[in-house]
Amino acid sequence: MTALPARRLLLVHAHPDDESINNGATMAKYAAEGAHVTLVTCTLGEEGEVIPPALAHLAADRDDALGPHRIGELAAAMDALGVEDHRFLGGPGRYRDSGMMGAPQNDRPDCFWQADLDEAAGHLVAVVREIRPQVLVAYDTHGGYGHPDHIQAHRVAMRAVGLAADADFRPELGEPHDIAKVYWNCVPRSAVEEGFARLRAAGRDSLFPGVATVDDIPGVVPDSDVTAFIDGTAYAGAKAAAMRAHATQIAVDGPFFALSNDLGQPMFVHEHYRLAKGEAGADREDDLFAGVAA
Ligand SMILES: CC(=O)N[C@H]1[C@@H](O[C@@H]2[C@H](O)[C@H](O)[C@@H](O)[C@H](O)[C@H]2O)O[C@H](CO)[C@@H](O)[C@@H]1O
Ligand SMILES: [Zn+2]
Repeated sequence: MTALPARRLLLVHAHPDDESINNGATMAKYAAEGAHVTLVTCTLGEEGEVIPPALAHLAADRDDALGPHRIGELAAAMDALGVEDHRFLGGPGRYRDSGMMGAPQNDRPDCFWQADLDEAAGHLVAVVREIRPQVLVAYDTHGGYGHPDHIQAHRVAMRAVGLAADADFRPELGEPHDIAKVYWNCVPRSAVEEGFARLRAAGRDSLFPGVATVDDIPGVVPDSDVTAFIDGTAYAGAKAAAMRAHATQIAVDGPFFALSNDLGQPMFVHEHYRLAKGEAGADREDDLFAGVAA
């Protein structure tokens, strides 16, 4: 087996599209710099709404073919970001999209929200012990905005961090590995307010009939909570292309976008992180691998 690059980053997301929205610039940056970037997506996004009318037939209550379609969207997004290692937790379709919190789909026995935590974390432990990343990126305890699959992805990721390092847990999955740094996605309030100010100023050109609010943005935190800041300027084009690849979920209009709710919101080129495990650098970090031995 070819030796992996010295720097290895693992990201865990709930649906195809979350990775590009939250971490597209970060993934493109580290892939371009030669780090090994691994994305694990927990569901195929089978319960998503569909933006393009021509693809409406894919929806769960029609052909129920959105999941396989979003596999293709994710592959195109990874091409745009230069990321070659992307996997589905337990294999494609192992855990079904649970729908928004409170939806009847939350009760389907095959959905991610109903998954056994240690069984799901076991699939991720296998990836952690194979790739042996120094850095893991996941959602915060609320999953950013309270979607059940996002909350479950947080729980599975954090459970896997502990189990992967435990020599007594399923030794057949490989040698124990302790991930040095765990970050949670976040957005500082100042960046959200600046982004909406930009969007309002461009309002007449915006494609979108409505505008989102600060409360619609996942993971807004006080600026003082931010540990790491990744300047995505050089990768803004790659991030926008990756978000466009998720055409059933995201409509991109220059530096803005909307989900299927048609509410315009700013595309954040700079991406921010809150350290949940490990030692922070001396001041605000501009490198997720800061202080980690290669
Ligand atoms: C970004 C994200 O997590 N998208 C999820 C989410 O999609 C939202 C959902 O369909 C909601 O009803 C819409 O109003 C909103 O515009 C969508 O972004 O939930 C979907 C179902 O679980 C999921 O497939 C999608 O990836
Ligand atoms: Zn999602």
